[in-house]
Amino acid sequence: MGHKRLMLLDNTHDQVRVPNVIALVGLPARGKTYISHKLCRYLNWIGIKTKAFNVGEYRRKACNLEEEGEFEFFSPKNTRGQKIREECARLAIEDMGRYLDNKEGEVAILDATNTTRERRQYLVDYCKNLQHDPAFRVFFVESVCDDQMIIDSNITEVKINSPDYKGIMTQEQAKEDFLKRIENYKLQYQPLDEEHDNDLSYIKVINAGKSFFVHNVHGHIQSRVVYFLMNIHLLPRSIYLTRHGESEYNRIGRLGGDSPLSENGLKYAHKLREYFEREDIDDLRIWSSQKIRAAQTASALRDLAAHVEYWKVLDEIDAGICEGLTYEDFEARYPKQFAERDKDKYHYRYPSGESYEDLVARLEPVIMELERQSDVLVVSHQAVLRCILAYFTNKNRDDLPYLKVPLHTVIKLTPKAYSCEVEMFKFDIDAVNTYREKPGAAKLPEEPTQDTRVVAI
Ligand SMILES: O=P(O)(O)OC[C@H]1O[C@@](CO)(OP(=O)(O)O)[C@@H](O)[C@@H]1O
Repeated sequence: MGHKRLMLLDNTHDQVRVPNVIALVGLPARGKTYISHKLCRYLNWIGIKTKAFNVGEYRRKACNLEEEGEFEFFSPKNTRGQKIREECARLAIEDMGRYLDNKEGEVAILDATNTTRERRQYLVDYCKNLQHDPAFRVFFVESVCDDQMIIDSNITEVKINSPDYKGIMTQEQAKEDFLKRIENYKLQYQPLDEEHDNDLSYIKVINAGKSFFVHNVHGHIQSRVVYFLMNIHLLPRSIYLTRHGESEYNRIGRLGGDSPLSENGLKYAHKLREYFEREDIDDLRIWSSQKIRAAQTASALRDLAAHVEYWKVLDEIDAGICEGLTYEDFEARYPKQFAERDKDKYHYRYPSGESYEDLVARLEPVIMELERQSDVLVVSHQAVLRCILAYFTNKNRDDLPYLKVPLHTVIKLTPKAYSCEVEMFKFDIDAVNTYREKPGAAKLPEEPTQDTRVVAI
């Protein structure tokens, strides 16, 4: 009976999952791809399977701009160019429709200019005509920007290095050409407005988040998207992640607990302070877990920071009945549980404790707060920092619980336009290795991304 009830609940849950389309709107160089990448990463991380469809990529596959003559191609008078662009948008929309229709994912992001009402209506009608049950929800995210500084930095940071230009013309020529492209789009641009688009659901993000206009929001996903977009910013900053120094429990291989730092751990706290003295950050915030080992590490830096906060939400994964055991004890006492964890570490929940999946849910407010802030140092633990690192480096659920976050290492994350720069500063202070390889799997690299810079200090 209990089993049946659960099945029923599952089915009901399945049925109410509404596929969502998020369509970007805006002139070129308004950060649409930036928004699309960030949203995609965020939604996947919180467990909502999402894929972005970039119409520019379809267009690049369909034709070579160098041969077409770039400026002519985007002119509204160029019928061939117009036709190719319409065709590419249609293909992307169809792929997106199939993706949602086949339940490959819950959210599809259409990364295109969608600057005309006709194009937006085409998308809305296409979604309606699929007659999917429940119907797709369409949400437009328009990025409006008249701040020339933001537009210029977008053009220099990403556009002139795009495959449209790289190796084809000089940076100056590329910039000039791109500005002409924007002018061409302006000739046809019809921004979303209340008069014409009253029935649509949308948010207008004005000047990279200085202000917003939100209209007709429906459902859980749209409201999460709105909340996320209202918290992100473009200002340059870095996020520093470190585990506490080596603890007494680490030395003897025990999980969890609340032991103080070992002698090596204390040395690390001291060296960490010197590192941050050299970084000389004006308004550094330190967020530490409430575990003794983390608080001891963070307190060595107390007077260097503008704020030090001790957050329970940053405490290590709760290993439930396995708290205080070594991996060997765990395997000997609960062999079935141990094997289950190896089989699916992300979803495995310690009895009376937590799973990595639980941890991601617990850390979502931390991610949101990190998005809002400038420079922050997070002093936490192996499992917690894996979740945070996976968010910034876009890692999937299989890799997340095996990311390498060694002791006595600072991981410096600097968000860039479409990615995140990762630097690992490995301190020359002995520490035990708390990493347990995934049995039978290929060894993961030491670094979270291919272009991680590793520095020994
Ligand atoms: O998920 P696994 O790989 O077991 O790693 C998490 C474990 O790492 C440990 C060390 O073994 O973290 P930490 O020392 O950073 O507090 C344990 O407390 C925790 O249970």
